[in-house]
Amino acid sequence: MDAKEEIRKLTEQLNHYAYEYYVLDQPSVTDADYDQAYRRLEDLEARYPDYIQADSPTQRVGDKLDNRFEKVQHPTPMLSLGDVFDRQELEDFMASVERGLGFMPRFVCEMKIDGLSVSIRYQEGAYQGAATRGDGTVGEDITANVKTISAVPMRLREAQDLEVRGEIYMPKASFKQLNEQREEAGQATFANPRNSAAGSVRQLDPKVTAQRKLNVFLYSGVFDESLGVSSQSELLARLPELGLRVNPNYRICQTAEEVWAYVDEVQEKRHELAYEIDGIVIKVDRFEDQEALGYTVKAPRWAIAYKFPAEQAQTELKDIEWT
Ligand SMILES: NC(=O)c1c(N)nc(OC2CCCC2)nc1O[C@@H]1CCC[C@@H]1O
Repeated sequence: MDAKEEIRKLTEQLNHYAYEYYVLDQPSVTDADYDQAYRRLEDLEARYPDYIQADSPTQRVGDKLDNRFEKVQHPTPMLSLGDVFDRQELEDFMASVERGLGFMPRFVCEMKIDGLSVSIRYQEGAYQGAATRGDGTVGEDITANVKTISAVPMRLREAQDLEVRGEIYMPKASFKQLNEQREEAGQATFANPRNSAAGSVRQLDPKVTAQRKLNVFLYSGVFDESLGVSSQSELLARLPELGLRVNPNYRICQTAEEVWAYVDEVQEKRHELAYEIDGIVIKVDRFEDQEALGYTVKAPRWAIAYKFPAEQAQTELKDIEWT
């Protein structure tokens, strides 16, 4: 096999390993095997730079931006969510949906990831760029920084044109490690994983972002009927087929009791999760039911965020200002 062929095969193989690891959560090789193949690719690319592929995993970290992030217009606004804080309010939401539709629809419940919203665009399957939510209409271009997140594919498994949206987050373990490093270096530590994720994707230098071990869960998007989905639950099953990472802990719920069962289970296992969540998002499942309900000025009438009670912050003795 000549160098060009080997570079193409190694690129494809490494991207497939990343898909197994990040999207299927079922790696077929060890990290050592991955690293060995990655080093082999780096070595070949150094000797034959003309054969480097656009979606090579070695090409994810670009150069430092000079001054600031460009603004990006979201053709389809990135909505916010109404919040509810107790079971009565959540049942009121479900009752308002039933009144709006004339029947009680199927719902999908998802974990509410405590990160920052991102929009990622693909053209014929190739990564085009990424932007923050901003005010919902105008965000900041973070294309170079999102490119450093290994869970974000540079090429979809199908040549689709679509915009996909989700949450970039910093896993709890990465957050702990980062703050330990910063404390060691006498730097200010981050207050929580959400702030450190936001700070990490808004770095002008992608090399810094690349070191922050960020991850992503995708949950919505802008697409046409060629994607072949007609509900939120079908979308959440379809995105992984394209190579896009979805949080698997979602559940279809037909009644308020089923929603409570999910809320109780998630509240129970929240502390075991590798990432922070601050509630549950309950959405009407079928897109035609969502459209029938429509939107308020800034949020859908077909979705709500049920926020967990704020954790009683365990103020550590060292944090108490002794007067
Ligand atoms: N943080 C989340 O995990 C999450 C989610 N699982 N699902 C949605 O659905 C969107 C789609 C239409 C309106 C809200 N939004 C989420 O977070 C958003 C980001 C900005 C406002 C919400 O927090």
